[in-house]
Amino acid sequence: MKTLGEFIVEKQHDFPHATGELTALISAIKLGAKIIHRDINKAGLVDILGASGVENVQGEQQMKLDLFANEKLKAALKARGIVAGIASEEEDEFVIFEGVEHGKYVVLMDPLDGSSNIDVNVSVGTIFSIYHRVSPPGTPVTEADFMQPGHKQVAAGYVVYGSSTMMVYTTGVGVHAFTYDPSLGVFCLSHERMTFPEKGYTYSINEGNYIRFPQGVKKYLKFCQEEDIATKRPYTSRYIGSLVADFHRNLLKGGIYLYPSTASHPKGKLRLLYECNPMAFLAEQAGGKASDGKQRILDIQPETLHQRCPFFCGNDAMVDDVERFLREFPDDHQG
Ligand SMILES: O=P(O)(O)OC[C@H]1O[C@](O)(COP(=O)(O)O)[C@@H](O)[C@@H]1O
Ligand SMILES: [Mg+2]
Ligand SMILES: [Mg+2]
Repeated sequence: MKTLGEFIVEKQHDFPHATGELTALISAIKLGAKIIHRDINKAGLVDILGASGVENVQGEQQMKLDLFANEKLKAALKARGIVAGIASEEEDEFVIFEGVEHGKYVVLMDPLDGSSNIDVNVSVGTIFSIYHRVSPPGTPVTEADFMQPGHKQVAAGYVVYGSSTMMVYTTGVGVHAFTYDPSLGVFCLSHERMTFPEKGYTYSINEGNYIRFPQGVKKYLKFCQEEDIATKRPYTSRYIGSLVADFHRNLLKGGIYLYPSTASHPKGKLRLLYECNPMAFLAEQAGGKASDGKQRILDIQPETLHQRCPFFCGNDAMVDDVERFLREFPDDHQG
């Protein structure tokens, strides 16, 4: 089995950015993932379950494991000495890594995705997004370093903590997956150049929010549920409540993940910078598509660190269908 490190070195000439620094960056995420994996697997025994009693800047209850994962990943990234700063779902503002002003990279992350699943032993994940900084090395990072459109990403990926722990990432030359072997303490190549299956027949959405979905989304869901043998409808509905786990299933088996605007989240729930952009980079690299219903996610110019956007991601034909219904049945109110 080829380890993550061996794979990157072997493909060195392939990757436009996979310098030794990128190897170190991915390895830092790997280190953080190993620690999170270890503690998730004894969560029932150590005090990292449950809510922290603190809300993040977005008014969401921070789970103890959210904060634990955030601290471990921050430490692993800072220790590498090449990341000048990070932005995180769990940090109100971006974080300057003092003493690493020379670092060439910034990392944006969702340290623990799928928080509602933590206490019920259902898959959760870590999402990361890596950029070259735009401010001059040798100075503290600035907000501009984090406000780059998604198509500027150098690398992106996720770790899914499920029946096995897997890291899936791209540097712009395909999507590759590595499965963690705890007995050896290494991530080994398990899927090289992953792509979505030709067609998808699964849709993933929280239908509890149906009443306030945009008309086009409601029409698309009815389309998915109609009987039509030729197009293998009705499709299957699967929703884990963890973006990383739902995305990972769709990547392997085909499908679409939808988080449109809802009553509680008029602009959508998912955050552009550290959820939608990295997953969109992976989706496109795997032959899929990611849209906010109107435009390519990776083309959106960010305006604020924690901004949210509607998110439709998966097989390109399925995302095309949603966009078509949204065009044909525009909402009279702009949520
Ligand atoms: O519970 P809802 O509203 O369906 O939202 C579930 C979605 O929210 C998220 O949990 C948001 O991510 P966080 O858990 O990191 O906040 C996604 O992983 C998941 O797809
Ligand atoms: Mg998340
Ligand atoms: Mg999170």
